[in-house]
Amino acid sequence: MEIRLTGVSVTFPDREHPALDDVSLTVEEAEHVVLLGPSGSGKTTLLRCVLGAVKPTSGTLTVGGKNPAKAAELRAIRRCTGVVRQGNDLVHGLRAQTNAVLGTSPSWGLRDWAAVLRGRVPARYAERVRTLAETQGIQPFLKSQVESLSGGQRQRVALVRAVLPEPRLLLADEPTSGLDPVTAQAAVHTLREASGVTVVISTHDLSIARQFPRVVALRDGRVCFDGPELSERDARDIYEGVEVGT
Ligand SMILES: Nc1ncnc2c1ncn2[C@@H]1O[C@H](COP(=O)(O)OP(=O)(O)OP(=O)(O)O)[C@@H](O)[C@H]1O
Repeated sequence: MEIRLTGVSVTFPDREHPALDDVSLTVEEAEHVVLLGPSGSGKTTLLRCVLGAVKPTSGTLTVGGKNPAKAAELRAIRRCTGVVRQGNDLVHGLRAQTNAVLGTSPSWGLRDWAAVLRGRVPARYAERVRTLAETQGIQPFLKSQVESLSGGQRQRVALVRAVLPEPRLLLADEPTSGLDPVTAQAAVHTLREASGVTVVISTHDLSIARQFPRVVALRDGRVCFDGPELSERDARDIYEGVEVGT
């Protein structure tokens, strides 16, 4: 799904400076983009705008041609979108594998509900859950209650939940935070494997950013870099506040 922002600004109440400041950006259908930038630069705000959780103060934003600020259009966007949130939002009291299949619930029939209510994975998702869980290294924990998992293990369950329904758009806010280098790499692999899917992730990890074909960097709510290759100098400029490319 294409994401198109035109002159988008967001100023939160009681804030002097905008969180997003006149951002114009197009992410093409099936493009994989990483958002980079210092803490507080506006990455999460941008992702939340795409999800309709924050409304632009000015400017226009469309996702697959739909306006996420309108409830009916937002529902259509959310139906095709997988999300991995910072800190994630798994349902406590349920097994990891039950959480992993929750994103597919709109298409459940009676048999699927019956399986889920018994804590099992519906048969038609079993193979893919197993494959994804193996890639993410969470196979041994699938039957555990999510609250007994570590932060990194929960993060990986959230990633499986996001990709399992085969969404057209995948948004991930720091999906590798809290993961060790090997599991972080597995998470990136799963996201990069989503061919034909529009993928936008935010990260602070330059080695992860460099694995994506396009890097968009924000600083003080503005786009300060947009390109395919991030040099050491560009990275330093983004984080040290120097004008990129000067
Ligand atoms: N709900 C809110 N109310 C007021 N200010 C907010 C709100 N959400 C974000 N902000 C402010 O907007 C700015 C951008 O925040 P945002 O979370 O988008 O940054 P970020 O780049 O994702 O940071 P990080 O890398 O630390 O997650 C910050 O100054 C933040 O304090």
